[in-house]
Amino acid sequence: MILELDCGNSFIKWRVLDPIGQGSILGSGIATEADGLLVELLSLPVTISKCRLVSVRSDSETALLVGAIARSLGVEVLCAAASEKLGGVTNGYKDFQRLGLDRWLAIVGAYQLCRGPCVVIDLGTAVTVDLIDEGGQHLGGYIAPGMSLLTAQLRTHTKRILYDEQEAKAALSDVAPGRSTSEAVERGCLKMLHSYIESQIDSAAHYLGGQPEVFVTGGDVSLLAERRPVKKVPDLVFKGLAIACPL
Ligand SMILES: Nc1ncnc2c1ncn2[C@@H]1O[C@H](COP(=O)(O)OP(=O)(O)OP(=O)(O)O)[C@@H](O)[C@H]1O
Ligand SMILES: CC(C)(CO)[C@@H](O)C(=O)NCCC(=O)O
Ligand SMILES: [K+]
Repeated sequence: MILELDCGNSFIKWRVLDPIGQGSILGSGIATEADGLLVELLSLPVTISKCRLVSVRSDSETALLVGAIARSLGVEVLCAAASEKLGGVTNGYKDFQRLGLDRWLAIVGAYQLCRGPCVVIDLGTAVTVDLIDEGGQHLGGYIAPGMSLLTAQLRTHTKRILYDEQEAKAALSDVAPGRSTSEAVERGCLKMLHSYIESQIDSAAHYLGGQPEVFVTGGDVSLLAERRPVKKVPDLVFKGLAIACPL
């Protein structure tokens, strides 16, 4: 079985694939640190024989994680690396090594799906937006704070903005004017995110010409307002990872 890992700044997303047939998913999860991840992986009722990983964490943190997985599971861990071209896409950064690997793999995964002009939006710790033209040229992109960071900044830099996770979640059931602190903050940041995404999709149409396909991925994909047709692809990074690290 193949173990795939996507190590973001907040969470490690993982899944186990059966390489035979359609590559069905035998298990998946989200972990915050290596110890919890290994406990989960070791309790799986399957034998992992291969592993591929992408990380946007520091080199030292990534090396520790890779070492721990290799030792515990007794497998070689293949890591996605930066490249100038992959899967028909050309990296648009002046220094291609600087482009976040999660962004790169999501871009490559999206282009494989549409083979045409597209926008890739990843709603994670950060909200990233990347533009790819018809020929697979990555035009570059944008990095902005994600929903959790937006609200956390307000909480951190004020004295009287105080509420818990449960209140935060409840507040997001609507975008009507907030009648409590949690509603006011959560809905304010959500509306900011919605307007930002709308404006990014509009400007992408300008840069790419016509109507590009819009792909959305990341842990906060459920926060998206359904104002126009978009393709939600939760495993876009894993799709790119399979291209970067064929097994
Ligand atoms: N089961 C879950 N556990 C934790 N967070 C979740 C879960 N489902 C959705 N989320 C949301 O996903 C967000 C994190 O998204 P994601 O996992 O894509 O981030 P990340 O990969 O760590 O970030 P990045 O790659 O941008 O550094 C959190 O802000 C949280 O609101
Ligand atoms: C932007 C994030 C944090 C999104 O996960 C990641 O892709 C990253 O650390 N990128 C490096 C900086 C860049 O992409 O320009
Ligand atoms: K991510």
